[in-house]
Order: sequence, then structure tokens, then C-alpha cells
Amino acid sequence: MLRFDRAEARLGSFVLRADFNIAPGARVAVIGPSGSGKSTLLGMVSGFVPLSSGGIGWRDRDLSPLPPGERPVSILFQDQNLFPHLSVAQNVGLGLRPDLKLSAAQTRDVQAALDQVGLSAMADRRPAQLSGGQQSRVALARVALRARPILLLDEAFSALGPALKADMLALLARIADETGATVLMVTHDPDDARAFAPETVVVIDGVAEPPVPTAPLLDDPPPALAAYLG
Ligand SMILES: Nc1ncnc2c1ncn2[C@@H]1O[C@H](COP(=O)(O)OP(=O)(O)OP(=O)(O)O)[C@@H](O)[C@H]1O
Repeated sequence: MLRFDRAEARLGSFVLRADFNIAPGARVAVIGPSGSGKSTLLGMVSGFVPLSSGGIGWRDRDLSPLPPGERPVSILFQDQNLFPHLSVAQNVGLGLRPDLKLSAAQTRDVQAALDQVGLSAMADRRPAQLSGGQQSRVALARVALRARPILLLDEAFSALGPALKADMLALLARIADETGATVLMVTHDPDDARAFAPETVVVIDGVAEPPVPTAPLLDDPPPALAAYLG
């Protein structure tokens, strides 16, 4: 269980509150107007946004005192966090060891992860020699290899065209299935939420609401969400 226990974060004059649980292995979309606090919610979980009060827990652990690097979390941003001077294989290998001193078995695991996303033939390329979709696959391979229990995506695929985005969401679903990850995905596209996430957290007016089933929410949104969805 991922627990937001009266969690509150303050950024200048902005305050975000969250008080709900997310089941292990759940796939949850996070939607809401620009500036409503979606990234802040993910930041509470990753540890990049400190809590001003309340707590965040995962299983029987209190995450609040842990620095970001010690939390059971992987994050994917829109820029895919790839290092331009490293090869595709090295970028994936970073998921296992930041110093890239990989054992033979770990090197095989990197190859297997690249295979899983259909990029084994491009292992020696630099990220700049890949298309946007291929770069997303590299980032997903790294996430698959890290196999952290909580996966956070902050508009990770929003720059991709619809067909490519659908491919990435399917690949993400497969990886989440295989690793059993609990996924929180910030998106501005309600179709992403429908395609990937059975539940959705709405963030509006400084409050992250408890997750509700996605399809009924989007079929009949409350007025504030309807105004945003247009
Ligand atoms: N470091 C900061 N200091 C002060 N205010 C901040 C800081 N970072 C973000 N904010 C404010 O906090 C609010 C929430 O920001 P956040 O990035 O979480 O929104 P968001 O819903 O992810 O927006 P978007 O959809 O535009 O990415 C915004 O009003 C923003 O201006």
C-alpha cells in the first residue's frame, strides 16, 4: 500500500494536500489543470518535494525521512533523463549501477532489457542517434531493469504522436505487470488515463482527491474537472 497520511507540501504560497491509499500494483492516472499540483504529488513520493506535515508510507515503511535515492521509486520525465555522452546500453546499465561497473550477469540483464523493448541492435548508439520513440524505449528499459516497486511518470510520453504513445503505454503496462510496480502517471490526455489506468487521482485547488474509477469519472466529470477537460 502507498499511503498518503494527511500529507501536505508547501511550495511558496502553494499548498498541496493528499490523504488516501493506493493499492500495491495499482495503475493510477493523475490529472488536473496546469499548476494544480500533479508534479508536486509525485515529488512527495519521490522525496524531491519535502512534506510540511503528515506522512508518506510504503508497505510498513515510513518514506518521509528517506532521501530520494533511498526510496523504492523510479521516475520517468518527458526528457527521459538520458545521458547524451553514454551509449544506449550504458544508459540502461545506470539503472543497475551508477558507476557502470557491471558484472557479466548484469551486462546480460542489460541486453535482455534492451531486447524486451526491441532495441538490442542499437545498444552502442548514443541517445541523439535515436528517434524520440526509441529514446522513450531506452528509458523504459532502464525502469524495467531497476524494477523498483513504485514507478512515477510525469508526462513522460506527451511529446510522442498518438500511435507511438499507444505503443509506449502498452510496453509500460507489460513492464508494470512483470515487475508488479505500482504506477502513478501524470498526464494531460484523458485518453492516456482511459488506456492505461483503471483509477484516477484528480488534483484541483490544492487537493489530490482519493483515486476513483477512471471511465465513470471521465464520462461524467465534476464541474471543475469538466472545465479543464473542455
Ligand atoms: N519551487 C517552487 N516554489 C514556489 N512555487 C512552486 C514551486 N514549484 C512549483 N510551484 C507552484 O506549485 C504549483 C503546483 O505546481 P506543479 O508543478 O505541481 O503543477 P502541475 O499540476 O504539475 O502543473 P503542469 O500541469 O503545468 O505541469 C504551481 O502553482 C507552481 O507555480
